[in-house]
Amino acid sequence: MIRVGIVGATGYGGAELIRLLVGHPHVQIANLYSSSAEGESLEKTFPHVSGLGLPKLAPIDAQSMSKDNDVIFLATPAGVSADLSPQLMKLGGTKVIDLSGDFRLECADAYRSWYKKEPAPAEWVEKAVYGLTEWNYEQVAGASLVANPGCYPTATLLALIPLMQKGWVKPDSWIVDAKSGVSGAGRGLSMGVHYSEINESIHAYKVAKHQHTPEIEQELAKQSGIASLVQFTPHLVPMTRGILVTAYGQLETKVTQAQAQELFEATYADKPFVRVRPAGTHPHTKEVLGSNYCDISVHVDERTGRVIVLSVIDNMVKGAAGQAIQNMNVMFQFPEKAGLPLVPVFP
Ligand SMILES: NC(=O)C1=CN([C@@H]2O[C@H](COP(=O)(O)OP(=O)(O)OC[C@H]3O[C@@H](n4cnc5c(N)ncnc54)[C@H](OP(=O)(O)O)[C@@H]3O)[C@@H](O)[C@H]2O)C=CC1
Ligand SMILES: CC(=O)N[C@@H](CCC(=O)OP(=O)(O)O)C(=O)O
Repeated sequence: MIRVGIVGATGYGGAELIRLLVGHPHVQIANLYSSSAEGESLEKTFPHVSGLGLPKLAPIDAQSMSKDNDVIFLATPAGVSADLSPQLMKLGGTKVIDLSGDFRLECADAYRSWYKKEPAPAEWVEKAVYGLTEWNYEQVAGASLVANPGCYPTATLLALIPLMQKGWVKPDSWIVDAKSGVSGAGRGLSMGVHYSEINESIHAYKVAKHQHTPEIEQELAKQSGIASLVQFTPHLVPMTRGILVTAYGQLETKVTQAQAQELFEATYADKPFVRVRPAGTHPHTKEVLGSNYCDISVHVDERTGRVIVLSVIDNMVKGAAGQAIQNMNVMFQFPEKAGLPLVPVFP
């Protein structure tokens, strides 16, 4: 059994980590940390975790954290990990999996410009491994610091990488239309997540300005060797969980539906959490709810010469806590599926 610590346990990502880790056969939730509720029981914030015997919320202190845990998940807002993770790394003794965007972007100026914050020290950004498990398995296995991918990039990259590796799509043609449930915005209250303003309504946000755009472009270029330009537009939809990505690319060469289908099926045949759906089908967010799956279907439109890829995830699981646990499993040589539910909640 390894000892796990969670920072940001009073938030949605932290709560989801607890939900999944309580049933994990190889871990013990040893410590929960809070910057605002130290000494309290988490049940006060989240009655749904009552009776699990969880530790009380402890103060954030790098010295003791590095001694008391084998791995620490940071489910904290951007900027926190940039400061805390280098301290933990220098002290040694624990691995870190960061759910925020602090170690995802390799270019410091890109981080400054998209996140409007000061980046983490370059030496630690260089050492961090981007935890898209399906594509970086070996690097994750040897990592001490993992940058868990953003929710939209997870759904987008799993859909786009196979096609870009083949060079089948014009790299400046990608249009990624994405829709997310409201839990993606975290637990904090703001006008943007006010029930009476988002219910029975849908809207785009951060058009041409979303911080996941450079993350998608960076990782697509690294995996395919081709620099792509991605037009990414996120939308908020009135549901709690789920992301649907609809990605459109202009085909560079003639590709048939059968070839595209075969490509995706072959690429993900041995990946336990990517399910390629049969041709002509349309995955629903509800079909991955509560699970670590990314379900994908690929459609070639011979009339327009475009390929359309549909990709769904649960933003809290494959988009955050589930993928973080998948990464932990790989880092500690546990079975990749350990502790991760294999049947979604349906209906
Ligand atoms: N929700 C989602 O679907 C996804 C979220 N993410 C990322 O994961 C991270 C966590 O997101 P989420 O759980 O949704 O956010 P929440 O807002 O729900 O929770 C964040 C938690 O961070 C803690 N926190 C806030 N400020 C500080 C601070 N200065 N120092 C230490 N801890 C702090 C708070 O806990 P306390 O007050 O107890 O310290 C808070 O509960 C974010 O970076 C987010 O962008 C990534 C992918 C998907
Ligand atoms: C619906 C919603 O608001 N979603 C969030 C996803 C945040 C996130 O995952 O943030 P980082 O990956 O940058 O840490 C957003 O669009 O900002």
